Amino acid sequence: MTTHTLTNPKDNGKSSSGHRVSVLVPLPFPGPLDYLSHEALSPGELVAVPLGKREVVGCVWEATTHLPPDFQRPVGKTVPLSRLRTIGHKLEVQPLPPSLRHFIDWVAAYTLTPPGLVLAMAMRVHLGDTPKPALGWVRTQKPEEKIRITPSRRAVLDAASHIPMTTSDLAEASSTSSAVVRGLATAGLLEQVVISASSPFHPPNPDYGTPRLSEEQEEVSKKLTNLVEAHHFDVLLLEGVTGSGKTEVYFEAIAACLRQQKQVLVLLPEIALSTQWTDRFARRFGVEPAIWHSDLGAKRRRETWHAVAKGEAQVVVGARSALFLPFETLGLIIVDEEHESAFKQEEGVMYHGRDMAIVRGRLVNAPVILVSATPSLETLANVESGRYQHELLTSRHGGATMPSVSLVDMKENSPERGFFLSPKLCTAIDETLANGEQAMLFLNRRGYAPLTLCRACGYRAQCPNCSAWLVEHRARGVLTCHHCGHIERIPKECPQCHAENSLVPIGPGIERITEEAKQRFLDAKILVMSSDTLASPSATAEAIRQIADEEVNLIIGTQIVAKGWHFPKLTLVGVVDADLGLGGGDLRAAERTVQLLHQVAGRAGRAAHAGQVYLQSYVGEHPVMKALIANDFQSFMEQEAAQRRPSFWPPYGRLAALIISAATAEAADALAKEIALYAPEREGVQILGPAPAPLAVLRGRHRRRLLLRTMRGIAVQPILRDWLKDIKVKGTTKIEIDIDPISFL
Ligand SMILES: Nc1ncnc2c1ncn2[C@@H]1O[C@H](COP(=O)(O)OP(=O)(O)OP(=O)(O)O)[C@@H](O)[C@H]1O
Ligand SMILES: [Zn+2]
Repeated sequence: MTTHTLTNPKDNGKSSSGHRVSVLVPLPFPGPLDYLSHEALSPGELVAVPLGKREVVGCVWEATTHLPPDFQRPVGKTVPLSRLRTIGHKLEVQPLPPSLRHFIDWVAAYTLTPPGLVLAMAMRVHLGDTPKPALGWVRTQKPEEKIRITPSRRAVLDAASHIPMTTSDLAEASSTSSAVVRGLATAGLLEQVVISASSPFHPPNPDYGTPRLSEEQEEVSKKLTNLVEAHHFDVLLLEGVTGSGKTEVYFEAIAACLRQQKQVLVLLPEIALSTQWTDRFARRFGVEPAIWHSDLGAKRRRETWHAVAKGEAQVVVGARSALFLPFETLGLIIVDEEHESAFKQEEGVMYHGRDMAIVRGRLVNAPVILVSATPSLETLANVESGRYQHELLTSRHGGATMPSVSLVDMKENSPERGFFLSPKLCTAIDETLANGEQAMLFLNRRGYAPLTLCRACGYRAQCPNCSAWLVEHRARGVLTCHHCGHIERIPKECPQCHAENSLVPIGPGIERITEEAKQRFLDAKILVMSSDTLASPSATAEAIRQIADEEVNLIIGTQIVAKGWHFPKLTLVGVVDADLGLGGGDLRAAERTVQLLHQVAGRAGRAAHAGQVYLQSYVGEHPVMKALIANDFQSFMEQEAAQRRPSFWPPYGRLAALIISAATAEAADALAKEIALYAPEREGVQILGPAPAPLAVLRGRHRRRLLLRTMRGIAVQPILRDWLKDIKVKGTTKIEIDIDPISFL
């Protein structure tokens, strides 16, 4: 028996016994539920409501008339008032602001997710009621003349001042009792006021550490400030070569926004690695910003959430989930490294943080600044069509030059058998270290080796749950699956033919490169940076310190080392396998490889000494290598555009992926076939697949993929809704929809 139902937006029933109120609960219902309320409630207020045998916290919701027609949710049946359950109680917290509620509806409609699951992201904090504010006594203006003043009353009056004190503090300070204090209150000489708790978030000072900008920086920073001062939605791409001072320049936009008394949100792709960023912020604004990411402790989360809602946290730097914070007066959003695929959430609500930042900006009518040295083709296409403004920083700060990038042709310059560093790269490292400078080796692969092979029978160690090889992590003595986390000891003999000592590692991971570097560079002080060695923000901070203090001179790392670090002594970057990201036939493989390698290369030579970059590659003629060597990103992106445009690949068309998964291959195939049978047929719409996913088995589930591609003018959401509405999904079979997919695994 259900006593709640989906809301019908047309029905605002009222009766003498109460109002009909719709409440969105953080659960996967298709829309808000109806309840009965005896008090007037406004949209945004948080309420505890009964649901089955439990009580959950939900948010009073309105009909979603602000969504485009394509996005409107289906309307449920209306249940008579008499059968509705009654709302529990209202929480004494700030209501969710309208712009956040609209955003939640928008994200839900765009990603085809139940809105309650999106609301859940906005409430991922233990809300409960805010603690009752403490009350304290202050002296009133009333004269003492007509009142009898005993010695103990005298003592209390002497102890009281204009700073509020609690009853017990005041009684203690005057060596009297709380009865005396209350007596004075009755007599009108003391009054009770709220003691305001001091916020842990101190206001950043826009004039604290103002930099001296170069002429070019100054010009661009003016454009950014103007944008902020215009107080309306607009998007601007801030493109600038690595080390040109993009951060420095967008700090000026933050300062402008602070001067307007408005809040700022800065999104970084990987917030756990942001220590250098927050340090710089503190040097510029005198205080640390508020930080938001999934690893925050519960208490800090709650404090931050409330401080954002009250406008006390003025600058928040966070991961994509910070988009769902209840900003009171958001005046600017900045997305740093906008091209990063880490902005895409691949589980649960699958949304792209950069794209949704733009929606958020539009809904609060605030400008959005996208920042990158290698902007995505999506963003460049928006610049070209005139939708986004574009500002450029063309040179490195302080006269530093761009690093010179050269190719190491691995066919001609091959390392010895079983080794991976070419003689040419090794010589360069020797020279760099001899000059007292730092070098970095980059390989985007954790562990020792990506594949373990039996020399005797050809057996390959595979994950029992996934269609993937097990990766050897020699330091831990295990083979592990990077997709599902499966882990096993490295076997002593081949599990298939039982030959002993026949298992060999194939290919390198950074552990193996580290082993080679230790043998090859005997005096080097090596630091390894990967998610395995830098498990916590403090470990990362310590690694950064070691580099800054020159306690190490050879850094070996995965993509962590590519991030926006600034290491003045680092002059050489060696990319161990520049071809690594090119396989796999992913739509954006080439674009992503250019972006990643350009960013890694950009770590070299950022200060006094010029930088050098070596790309070890077997495909020197590849457009990716040519673009990197010529430092010509623009022609490369033009070629990419020319390839994607004619067949409507994004950003010139739209894409949605359907991922079907089931416990057996047969069940997955059956559902995939059924879905394909109902595939829409119309002009400008194309269906690719079904086909086994590249990761055909993941965590024991068999996966099939379909791809829906449409011309730009055709929205995929209504097509998908219509297509899938009559498909029955049985048992543990599942269909996931990924709008604007980034991963094709
Ligand atoms: N006007 C300036 N005054 C003083 N220092 C500056 C100025 N502009 C840039 N810098 C310094 O130059 C270095 C590079 O600047 P910044 O990190 O802002 O560049 P970026 O374009 O964001 O780089 P990347 O894209 O590689 O992350 C930093 O140490 C920064 O403090
Ligand atoms: Zn696995």
